[in-house]
Amino acid sequence: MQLQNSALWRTQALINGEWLAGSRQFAVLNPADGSVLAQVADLGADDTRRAIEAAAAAMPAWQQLPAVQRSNVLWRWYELLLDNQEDLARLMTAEQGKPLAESRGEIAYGASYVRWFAEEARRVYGDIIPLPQADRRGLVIHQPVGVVAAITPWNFPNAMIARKVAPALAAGCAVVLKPAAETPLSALAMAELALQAGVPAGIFNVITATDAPAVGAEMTSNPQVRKVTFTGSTPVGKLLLQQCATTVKRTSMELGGNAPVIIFDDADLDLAINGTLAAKFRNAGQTCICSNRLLVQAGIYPEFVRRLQEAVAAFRVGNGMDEGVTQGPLISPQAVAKVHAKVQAAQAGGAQLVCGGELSPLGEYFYPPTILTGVTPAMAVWQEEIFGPVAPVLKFTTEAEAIALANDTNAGLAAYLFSRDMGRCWRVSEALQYGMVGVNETAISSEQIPFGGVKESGSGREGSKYGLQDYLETKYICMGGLQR
Ligand SMILES: NC(=O)C1=CN([C@@H]2O[C@H](COP(=O)(O)OP(=O)(O)OC[C@H]3O[C@@H](n4cnc5c(N)ncnc54)[C@H](O)[C@@H]3O)[C@@H](O)[C@H]2O)C=CC1
Ligand SMILES: O=C(O)[C@H](O)CS(=O)(=O)O
Repeated sequence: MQLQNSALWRTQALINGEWLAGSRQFAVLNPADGSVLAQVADLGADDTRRAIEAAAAAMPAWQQLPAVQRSNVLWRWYELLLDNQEDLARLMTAEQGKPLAESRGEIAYGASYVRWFAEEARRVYGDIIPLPQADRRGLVIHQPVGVVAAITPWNFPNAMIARKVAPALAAGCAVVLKPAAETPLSALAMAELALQAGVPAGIFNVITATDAPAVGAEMTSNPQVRKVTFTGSTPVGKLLLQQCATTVKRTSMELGGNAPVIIFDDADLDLAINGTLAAKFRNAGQTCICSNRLLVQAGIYPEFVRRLQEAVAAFRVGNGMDEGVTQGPLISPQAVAKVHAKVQAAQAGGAQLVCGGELSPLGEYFYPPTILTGVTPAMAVWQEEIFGPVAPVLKFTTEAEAIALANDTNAGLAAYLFSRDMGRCWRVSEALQYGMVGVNETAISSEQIPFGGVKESGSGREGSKYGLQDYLETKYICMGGLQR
């Protein structure tokens, strides 16, 4: 693959500042055509253990640095990520499939977390507590939680890593990362730039592996790991939580979603259509905060469906590297099969196909943007996270009905509503059982907001002024003998 900066082409794992070929490799495929992009080191539990030991050995010197020195290294990493934005974007589109414009946007988005935590690194303040006894004072200080194990998904192969590794390093922690086997090249390129930025050997390690359960078992059971941060599906998150219990690790879980978009009769229809399109079809619908369920009030329903179909007809599906392509392939033929099965089951249950819904002539990795109407809450396409370019639409009548339908799920990550009635916006926002709510907007993510869910969408928050807390422990010191 042609890169301007050949140093970013890394196919070996990183342990203690050394690149490791491993005794075997696995193939990384290009989802645009199924071709082999690279052969990448395929490590296991023993390598993971060595990386954890290296992280534990390197961490004391890193955490004892003045915070401004950690901040300076993160600033340099931020600059290098942006300097190499085009190469990083091309690597991402090649291994994940999203259109180049989306990849460029994700690189900037991931870098924004590194910049944010370069700033936050210098603001880990404590407290002085005036105790009831005159001869002592209470102190509160915050210290790094310890060695962090991070496991990330393939759908945002740069940003999901940045929003874990940046706060961990800012707090003074060392990290062992296992990226998704589908998208290791983005992770390894990020690690190369971290080394160039001055991240010391052992502070940022990358375990590339196909045997995720074996690597995860080591991460969750090794007592030297004090924190596991995971972004991925809810079933895997639940397994990791169980595994972490044996050594009582701190955890952050960013899990699956099932986002409703509620469009009321009084909505600004242009805003609602544009917001729904963006939230539904970004990354071919493979995002945890995609609008998974469209709830449209009866009065606006016909016009909304017509306008949505019109907009979807203008999409261009193809290879993400080709300029003008608005939707790339899904991550695998298996993902396409899962999405298509949900569409077929919905139709068998009485849903109507407005557009799409057929296997693509472009090949087994592609699926057309699809709109279903007449969907019922009993259907899998409504109950489960679709993770594909399918928009199931359901007509509702009252506000109370919409809230009940929206909350009828175990997920609780993001929800959206469109209305010009301020009272309704407040009432519905507060009634929705989600960690994040977009009102008249679906582009809600940024490094400055607390990203995360409730219920079975996880725990912890990434980004914002709250994000560093996930990588810090709070220590109380009673300073006595002050009158001796
Ligand atoms: N809440 C959030 O911020 C996000 C949630 N997600 C969710 O992730 C899912 C899609 O991503 P996928 O990569 O398919 O999810 P996944 O859960 O299958 O994989 C995520 C990561 O976990 C690893 N993994 C899988 N099984 C494991 C095990 N037994 N032990 C340790 N690690 C294991 C994978 O190799 C990968 O690195 C969707 O459900 C999506 O909603 C994705 C991105 C963001
Ligand atoms: O994986 C995801 O869906 C991302 O967390 C969504 S976002 O942060 O890129 O909006």
